[in-house]
Formats: sequence, structure tokens, C-alpha cells
Amino acid sequence: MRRWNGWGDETNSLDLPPNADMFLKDKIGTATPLPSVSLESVMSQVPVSRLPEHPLIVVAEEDRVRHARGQSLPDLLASRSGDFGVFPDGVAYPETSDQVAELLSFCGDKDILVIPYGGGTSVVGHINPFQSEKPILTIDMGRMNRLMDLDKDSLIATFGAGTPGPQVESQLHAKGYTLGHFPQSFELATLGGWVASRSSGQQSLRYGRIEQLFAGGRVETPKGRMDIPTFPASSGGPDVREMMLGSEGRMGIISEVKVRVSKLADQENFYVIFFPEWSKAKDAAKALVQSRIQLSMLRLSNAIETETQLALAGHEMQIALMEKALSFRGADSGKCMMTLGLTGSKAQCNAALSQLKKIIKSFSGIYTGTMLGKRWEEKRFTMPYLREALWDKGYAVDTLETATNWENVDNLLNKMEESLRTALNDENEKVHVFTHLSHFYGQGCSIYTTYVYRTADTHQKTLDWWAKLKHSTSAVIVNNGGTISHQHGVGKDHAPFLPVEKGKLGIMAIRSLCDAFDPEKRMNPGTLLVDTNDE
Ligand SMILES: Cc1cc2nc3c(=O)[nH]c(=O)nc-3n(C[C@H](O)[C@H](O)[C@H](O)COP(=O)(O)OP(=O)(O)OC[C@H]3O[C@@H](n4cnc5c(N)ncnc54)[C@H](O)[C@@H]3O)c2cc1C
Repeated sequence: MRRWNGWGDETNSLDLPPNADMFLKDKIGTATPLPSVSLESVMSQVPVSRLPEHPLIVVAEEDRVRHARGQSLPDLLASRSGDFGVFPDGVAYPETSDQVAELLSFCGDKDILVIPYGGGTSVVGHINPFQSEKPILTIDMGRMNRLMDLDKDSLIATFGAGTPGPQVESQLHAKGYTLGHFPQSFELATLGGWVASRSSGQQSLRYGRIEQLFAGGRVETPKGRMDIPTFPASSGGPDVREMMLGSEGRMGIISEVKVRVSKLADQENFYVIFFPEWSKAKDAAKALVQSRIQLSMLRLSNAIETETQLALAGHEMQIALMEKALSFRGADSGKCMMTLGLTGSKAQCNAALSQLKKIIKSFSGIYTGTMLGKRWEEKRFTMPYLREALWDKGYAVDTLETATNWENVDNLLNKMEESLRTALNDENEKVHVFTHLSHFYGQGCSIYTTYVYRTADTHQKTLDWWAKLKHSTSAVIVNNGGTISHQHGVGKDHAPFLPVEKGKLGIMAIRSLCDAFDPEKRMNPGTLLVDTNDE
């Protein structure tokens, strides 16, 4: 069963390797874990539902607790302290588009606010209800989880929008196809959520972001049903399909998603390369991408992330031997680790491997083969469980991400890290900060920064510290040429920062678009746009 107060399935967990504790103690000090409340104690706080009865709506306390929060660090703190604040008044689990339409019409008639819910993996407060005089209904799309059609001629698959990653891939694999969309939240996140929050998967270099994969589908809105056709491309004016990407539940509920799929590749391998220092590593990554070698994924860790990853990898003896060999070849304390993937036919992969070896050689890259790449592949979707393991030891962990042009990567990365590293100086607390680049484009890349700090002596103080870290660094991002989010979306946490990049007119246009589909403003208020005078 899904964990109610953290990531993933209750039967799965990840133990910290023994040296990880020592590593963090050394970096930020000895930590003391905070207590966690029980599900029963939270359920006992849930107020009486304000929703009128409807056969598709459930008002049981447990359903309402399980849909009250996503997966951000504040959400984790809420579920561990029991301080939820607000719960939805009920949850509906539609099984068809018609039922979604019926629910929206009921909400219109009874003046009910609506939160569309995919996998609830949002890390920026997308699906959290807020204080309101009107009742709030969360519509969980999880029962619309089937492959409905596969057009093998045009490579278009139609899915229920609530289909989570593993079911997307298993239903396609059975027929010899793949979507190739692998965000780290793959285990729980859904197709509808990916479209609505503009998600990006680890192998975006081969398959594209969700923007490239989303071909069309069905959207139920308060103003009625909209079917978006699947043209390969169109110059028929502004694209309605584009309008749904990143709509974050403000314009309606995507009930069916049509996606562009690919035949399963013959071969896929992941490789690790080390560079002696950051600037060579970054220039190598840029050269690889700009030369358009057929990579399927690329990730470049800076020196601190490399050190941290190797320390948390376990297999101490093996890693120590490898580090000795790397040091002998010139990659020592400032070394940076690059992980990359090749996917395709045998001939394509062989050609790409020999091309990339030539490029990395000119940047002093040390090719180590597939051993560490296999480890990355095995753990690629289990890493989210690490957050619980760190929490149990008294450490809080969160991430911030953006994208910027190549010329600005170092400037922004350094400012983000500096902001996080110093944000708790007043509290005499150290923050362990490290970064990788991923999702590479000819123009630039995404910067993904992780920060770890000790939990304070109360949940509330730990949340206050998070707010300091998050808000100061979000301001650094938007004021220094970065987008507020490359892949996590806007939600409620990023909404105050969106006007900096969209401008007054841009925000006004987005709001008008939301109003066109939802004139009574009942769809997910507070998400994407701050619902006050932000124009
Ligand atoms: C550990 C972890 C790792 C992550 N890694 C990545 C990553 O690698 N790449 C990435 O892009 N993101 C990542 N995320 C963020 C998150 O998984 C994505 O934003 C994801 O797209 C959300 O999908 P979901 O189905 O869980 O949507 P939810 O969290 O349920 O909802 C997100 C938003 O979409 C709306 N929505 C959901 N379904 C629908 C629908 N059918 N119709 C209309 N609106 C809808 C909701 O109202 C909400 O505003 C990660 C999150 C976690 C916790």
C-alpha cells in the first residue's frame, strides 16, 4: 500500500549506507530525528465534510488525509507533525470522461472548488487545498489507468490520464513500444500530471520532454468538453494543445492523453566518465550536446555532488579502489562524474560511443565503462526513498531546479549554491549543497541543486528554515536569468515568482486563458497564479 506520510510503497525502503551517516555528520553535524505522528491521530483532526452527497464522492477521513498533501518537504513536515491545516472535503475517483464531466457539472451547480489530482507527486504545492469558505473536492484520476488505443501506423497511444509511469510502460512494452518518459517520480506520477505540470524525463535527449510526447487528447472543462486532435504539426494559429501543457489543473481535467510512442530500442546502456575538474566537464557536456551525438540521457555532477554520490553509494571497497585508479589518472578531489545513456540500434549505439569517446578525450575525460552506469540504472527510481532514510536520521533534504543558457550556467549555479549554503548562517546551521546539470539543450541546460540540513528542534522551525532556503534561492533564480522551474512546475510555492519571468502582460494572458475555460474560478485556485492582484 502507498505510504500516507512519505514516498512510495510501504513495503519498500532504502537504508543509508553505514558511511553516509559519518559523511553528513562531518559536513553539517550530528542530527537528532523529530518524532512522527500516526495516521489515526491525523484522521481524528479531519473536520466534517461540507460537500453535498454524490455517488462518486467519498468523504472518509483516510481518503481526505491521503489527498491533502503532495511530496514537497513542507508536505513531508506536515505529515510527520500532523499539522495539515486544511483537508479536501471529499475525494472522487472517476472511471470515465463522462464521470469527470458529471463531477464538474455537479461542482458548478453546488459552487464547489476542484483540485485535479494525478499521482500527487507535486513538490511545489500543486494539489494542496487551502482555507476557503467553499467546499473543496479533489478529483483523483487514478482509476483512469488503461491503454485505450494504440495506433501502430502513426505511433500514437491513447491512455486514461491517471495512468502512472509503470503502467504506461508495462502496457506499451507488452506490444513492443515505449513512451520513454522517465521522471524520477515515475513510480507514482501520471500521464495527466506530466502534461499538466510540463514534466521532463531522464531520457529527454532521446524521447523529448512531455511537450514533444503529448499529441492531443480530451479535456473536460467547466465550459464543456474539448477534444484536441493529433496533427504531426500544424500552422493553424496558436496551439490549443500547448495551452494544456503546464495548465496545472486551472483550465480543466485532462481525462484522456494521446502520446507519441516509439518502438522499443534494441540496446540501451549507461556509462560513467570522470573529468578532473568542473570547467572541463561542463565544456565536454556542452560539446557532446551541441555536436548532436545520439545520447538518450546525460547528467553531470559537480565536484561536491560527485563526492556525495560516491560516499552514499555503498560498496566502500570497490569505490575506494576506483577512486585510487582515477587519482592516478589525474581525477582527484575536484573530479566530476558524468553519467550518460545510449539507446537505439546496435549500429547507432556503437557509432555514438566512438564519437563521444573522441570528444571526451579532448576534455581529459576518463571513460570507466558501464559498471557505475548499471548502478545508476538499478537505483534510478529508488532514490526518492532516500529522503525517508535521511529523515529518520534527523536530516531534511530538498531540491531546487531551473534552466538557463550556457553562458549563464556557472554564474547561476554558483549563486544558487551560495544562497543555500549561507541561508541558515543566522541560525548557526550548515547546509550541505550540491548540484548536477541535466536535460541538455543546444542553448543551455537544467541546473538541479540538492540541499541537506539538520532538522531543527521542532517541525515548525524546520519548516521556517526551509522557507528561508527556498524563498531566498527562488528569488536568486528568477533575478539571475533562470526560469522558476525547468520541470517541477509552478504550483503554489513558485506562483509568487512567476510574474518575474512572464511579465505583467504575460500573467494577464495566462489568467484570461484560465478564465476562458473556468469563468467561475473553481479549478485549483492559488496554483500557477497567485489569486490576488498579481497583474
Ligand atoms: C521524488 C520526486 C522526483 C521527481 N522527479 C521529477 C522529474 O524527474 N521530472 C519531473 O518533471 N518532475 C519530477 N517530480 C515532480 C512531479 O513528479 C511532476 O511534477 C509530475 O509531473 C507530477 O505528476 P502527478 O501525476 O503526480 O501530478 P500531481 O502532483 O497529482 O498534480 C500536479 C499538477 O497537475 C494537475 N493535474 C494532475 N493530473 C491532472 C489531470 N488529469 N488533468 C488536469 N490537471 C491535472 C494537478 O492539479 C496539479 O496542479 C518529482 C517529484 C518527486 C516527489
